[in-house]
Amino acid sequence: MIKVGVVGGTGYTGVELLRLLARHPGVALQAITSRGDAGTAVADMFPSLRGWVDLAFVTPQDADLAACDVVFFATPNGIAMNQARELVDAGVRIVDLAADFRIRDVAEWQKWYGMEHAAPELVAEAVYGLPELNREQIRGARVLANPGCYPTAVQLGFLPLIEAGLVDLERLVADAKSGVSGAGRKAEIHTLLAEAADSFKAYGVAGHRHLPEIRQGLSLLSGQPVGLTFVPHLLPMIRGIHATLYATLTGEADLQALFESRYRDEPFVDVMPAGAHPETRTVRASNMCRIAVHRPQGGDVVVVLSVIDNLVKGAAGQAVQNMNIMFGLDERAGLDIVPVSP
Ligand SMILES: NC(=O)C1=CN([C@@H]2O[C@H](COP(=O)(O)OP(=O)(O)OC[C@H]3O[C@@H](n4cnc5c(N)ncnc54)[C@H](OP(=O)(O)O)[C@@H]3O)[C@@H](O)[C@H]2O)C=CC1
Ligand SMILES: CC(=O)N[C@@H](CCC(=O)OP(=O)(O)O)C(=O)O
Repeated sequence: MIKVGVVGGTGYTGVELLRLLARHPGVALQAITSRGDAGTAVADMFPSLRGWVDLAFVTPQDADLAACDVVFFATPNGIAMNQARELVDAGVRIVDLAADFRIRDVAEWQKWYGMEHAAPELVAEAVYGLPELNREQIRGARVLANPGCYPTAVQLGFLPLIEAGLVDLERLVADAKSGVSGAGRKAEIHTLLAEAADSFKAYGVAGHRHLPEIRQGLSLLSGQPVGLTFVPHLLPMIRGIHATLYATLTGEADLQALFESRYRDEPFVDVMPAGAHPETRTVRASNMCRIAVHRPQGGDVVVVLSVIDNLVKGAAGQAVQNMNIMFGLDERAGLDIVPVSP
């Protein structure tokens, strides 16, 4: 059994990790941290886990993380980077759900995240954990940078088009919408029911911190800088991301066949039939990304629709998928979930 620690077990991605890991056949939960709720039984805080998780939260200081095989950081940005060196030196592998190791250019990361990086040398060795792109490198990763939620939906949607060299790389557009759980469980005014419900708005148009992450991924893929407009929106729902992606075609291809062949062997990407409109509820609580590709009126603009559950394929599920690859387990282990509908 793989011994697992979770730092930040009281947050939305943390409890989602616990839900997935509790029924994973190859792991044993060893330590789950909370600074403010140490001593509380996990199942008392989250009754959905009664009968599944029988540990209590411990403080990060009291958790014997060095005795784990892998530690997930489901913490805010800037936490994992402070503990990563010590854990890696102790032979523990790290999966960071935050952004500490996602951006290769440390100066760029510091600009977007507004803090100094505590472990730049680990950024250089970290592997970006998008399995559909980096499966081989993920196998050997000691430090795994789990992708952001929007970057997962957007990159999976653009990937086949860019790999095939079929679109104008200077004018990509990603119009993306997220449910409010994307903002985490901490109390904030903009996620109050009375603020977020029955309304709809864009945010971060001038520049969101996922822009450099998506741009980095697509630029590495294409071998040249890409021009991307990324506009996130806050949807009055709890889970889910819907990304509508636009690109101008520069070549001819059977787009449906291209997407189907690119993702044929991917367990967590479903290319829907031509003309389909994927709904976020069809991936709710599952690790699946559903994609549909359109070419409206046969013109030169391709529209890709990509939906994920931000807490699963956009965070905890992808983290478990990465752990499975890192430890040579069945990539689907713990993730064979039928989505909830309606
Ligand atoms: N929500 C989402 O859809 C996604 C989130 N992410 C990223 O995953 C990470 C976690 O997100 P989310 O679960 O939403 O966040 P939450 O705010 O819901 O939870 C944060 C967790 O971190 C713990 N924590 C906070 N500060 C510290 C600290 N200094 N040391 C140790 N633990 C700390 C908190 O526990 P306590 O206070 O009890 O110690 C809490 O359990 C973030 O970096 C986020 O950006 C990535 C993709 C999607
Ligand atoms: C709806 C909402 O607020 N979403 C968050 C993004 C989700 C997230 O937690 O960011 P990471 O994926 O980088 O960790 C935001 O826009 O800041």
